[in-house]
Amino acid sequence: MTQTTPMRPTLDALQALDALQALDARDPLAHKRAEFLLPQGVIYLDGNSLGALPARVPARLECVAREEWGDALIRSWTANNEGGRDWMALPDRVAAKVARLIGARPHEVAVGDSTSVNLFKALSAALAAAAPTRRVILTDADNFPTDLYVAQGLNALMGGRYDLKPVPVADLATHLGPDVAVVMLTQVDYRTGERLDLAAVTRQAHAAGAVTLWDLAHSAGAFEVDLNGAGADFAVGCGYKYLNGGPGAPAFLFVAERHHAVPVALSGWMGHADPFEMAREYAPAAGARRFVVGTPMVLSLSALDSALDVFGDVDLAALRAKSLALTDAFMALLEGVPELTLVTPADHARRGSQVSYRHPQAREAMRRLVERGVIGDFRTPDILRFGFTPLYVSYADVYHAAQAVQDVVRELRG
Ligand SMILES: Cc1ncc(COP(=O)(O)O)c(C=O)c1O
Ligand SMILES: Nc1ccccc1C(=O)C[C@H](N)C(=O)O
Repeated sequence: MTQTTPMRPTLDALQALDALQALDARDPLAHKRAEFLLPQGVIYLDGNSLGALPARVPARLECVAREEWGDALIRSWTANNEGGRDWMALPDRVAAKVARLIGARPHEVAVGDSTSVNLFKALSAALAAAAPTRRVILTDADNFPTDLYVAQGLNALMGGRYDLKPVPVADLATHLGPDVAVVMLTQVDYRTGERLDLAAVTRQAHAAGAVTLWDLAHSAGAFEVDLNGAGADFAVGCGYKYLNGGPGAPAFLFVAERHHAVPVALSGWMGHADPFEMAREYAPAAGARRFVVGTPMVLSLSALDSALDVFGDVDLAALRAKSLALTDAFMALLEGVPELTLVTPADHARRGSQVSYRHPQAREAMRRLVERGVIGDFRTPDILRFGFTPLYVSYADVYHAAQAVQDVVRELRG
């Protein structure tokens, strides 16, 4: 690539760096960065796609592989045998840790499978919970593709019984008629970073008689979510983004207690009340455990279990405050760059934990940024996306990342 000399920082920029370093000095979450293994020379603004590696995880994986699997072998499934690690209950233990972050009770959360598979489970349950006369699944036309594809596939399996209606999210209210069975939305848009008011939209949907299904992929671990406070019905989310559970980490499913009696579409033996009874008929386990389908993925569940311990002493209000301060600072530093069009709302209430810009050469700009060690994402058609994980991104990182963006934009201008 062509190396260009970075512009010398102006006095304003130096003052900005001073101010940001002062924020680092009194950041109540600053100590959390040492709990992650990040490579030297990298500013990682992609925790909304793959969270960084928590320092405690490799040792846990080593222990699970060598001791729990290697030495204890099949005895690890149970709690009672000598050396038993109770792998059977591992999904429940992880569910309890996720529950705290999303405003759920432990028995309302099931952990396992991918987000996409959980969308299938949750949507089939939500449709079963909705009034049978209602035939519309209302969703955001710009929803993440897998959400749309799963709904298309499930509807086809159900003989096309439903009308899958993707609408611009801004027009949602006008489509909330008496025919809507389920409102299926992602709280934070993966492209723009726009955050929906989960409580207000849930209220609107309920007022119209619909059931809600929230995708919390870009919410869980990024800021506090209060599903029960909002009266939400169903939700899913990723384990590998802000929860830092590692590539392909198990996802989670939330089912409000009042819906626990809905039929389980993927009724596997690990969601049975007593799997080792080996009964011929399915009888659901208590609570959301019935949505665990097959054998728990012990290696990846163990990584997620350990990663979630990073949140043990984290005040979620402080997490949100830092996320907003980081994204505010980044936006301020890039204000007025002519080629960059901000697509993330400036309004705090409407912002997730990422900042996105349109740029006419976004793909090439991101390639150059990654080459310089500033890792973000390109998203079609022309989006530069930067995720800010308050647990390991510093204010000084924001400064250096914004400088790199300015340099790259300038290079492409020339
Ligand atoms: C909103 C949203 N839902 C779901 C997913 C992913 O689903 P899965 O984990 O099944 O690949 C992503 C990201 O990949 C996402 O951004
Ligand atoms: N699971 C992945 C596997 C490979 C590459 C990216 C992902 C993502 O998670 C993308 C993310 N959902 C996004 O909002 O763009």
